[in-house]
Amino acid sequence: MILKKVLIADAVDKAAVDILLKRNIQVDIKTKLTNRELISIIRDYDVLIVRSATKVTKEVIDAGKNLRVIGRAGVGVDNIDVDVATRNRVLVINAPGGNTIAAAELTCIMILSLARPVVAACSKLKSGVWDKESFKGNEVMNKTLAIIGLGRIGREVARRMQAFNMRTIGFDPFVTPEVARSFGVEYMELEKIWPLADYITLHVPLLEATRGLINSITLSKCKKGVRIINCSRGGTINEKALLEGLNSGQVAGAALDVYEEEPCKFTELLEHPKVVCTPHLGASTREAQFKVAEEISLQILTLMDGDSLHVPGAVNADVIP
Ligand SMILES: O=C(O)[C@H](O)COP(=O)(O)O
Repeated sequence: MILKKVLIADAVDKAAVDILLKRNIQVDIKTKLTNRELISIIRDYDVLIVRSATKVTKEVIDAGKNLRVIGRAGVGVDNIDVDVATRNRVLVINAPGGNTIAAAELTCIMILSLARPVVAACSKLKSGVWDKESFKGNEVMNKTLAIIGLGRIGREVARRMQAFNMRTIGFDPFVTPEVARSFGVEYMELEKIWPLADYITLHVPLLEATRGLINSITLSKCKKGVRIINCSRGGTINEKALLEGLNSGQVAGAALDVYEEEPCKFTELLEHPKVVCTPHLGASTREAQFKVAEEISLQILTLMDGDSLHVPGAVNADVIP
């Protein structure tokens, strides 16, 4: 594949530029473009690299008359219209492994921050109040953690939380009970999971099958006082139902990194005293950003070398010539 001009449209680590420049590829960095601005310039590029902020819509792809590759420096491609890309013979690639550990570690922090109210206690102390009474937490030892989605990230979460002596149960339609057992997870169908879990963490992509997976019905099947963690994709939780659950006491806490709409404007949820929230920081470590930038740019070089069999992040591989 001949690829000469790359547009980086989101905040991608410099490693990507360094790798591409070594092969004399022209790299332009233009972040925070509006959709209209992106549409007006995309025709000049063979490759577009994004994270999750830029929405690569049908209009953008149609305007990209010379576009051959869209690279996602990260995992989720739900900000890219992959169907239209496929129809237009534009290859979509992602960096499937680079931010696994960052996302798994943030999830563990979220679980622990629901068990021990560190965030609330810290803000109170910073506001000048020494309050030792209001922040009694819980131990996670011997509690049950349900992991929905047993892919790369779900497995790393399981291994880490087992070190805290949590019982780990889980479900994934693409994983067998034997495989789940190999990393210490007791495999169960969702209907069995809901009433057992003290904590539920989601590690699924946003698909029609996972949209609103946590909703008023599934929450009503859970133990009273369940805690919900989401560092996967917004939209997998029905936020209105979650808020109702928090208000009724059915849900004892929620730790959210991703939202139905980003940036999230659902202030009632964000400001809820039982909610710990971060602005989609799952992949935001120096190490992860270096790795995804390196992973995506090396795949671009591999495509240039015609070695398409070694492009692990090809999302619509049938487009590869
Ligand atoms: O899908 C991903 O890779 C993560 O959600 C990270 O998204 P980001 O690159 O926009 O931080």
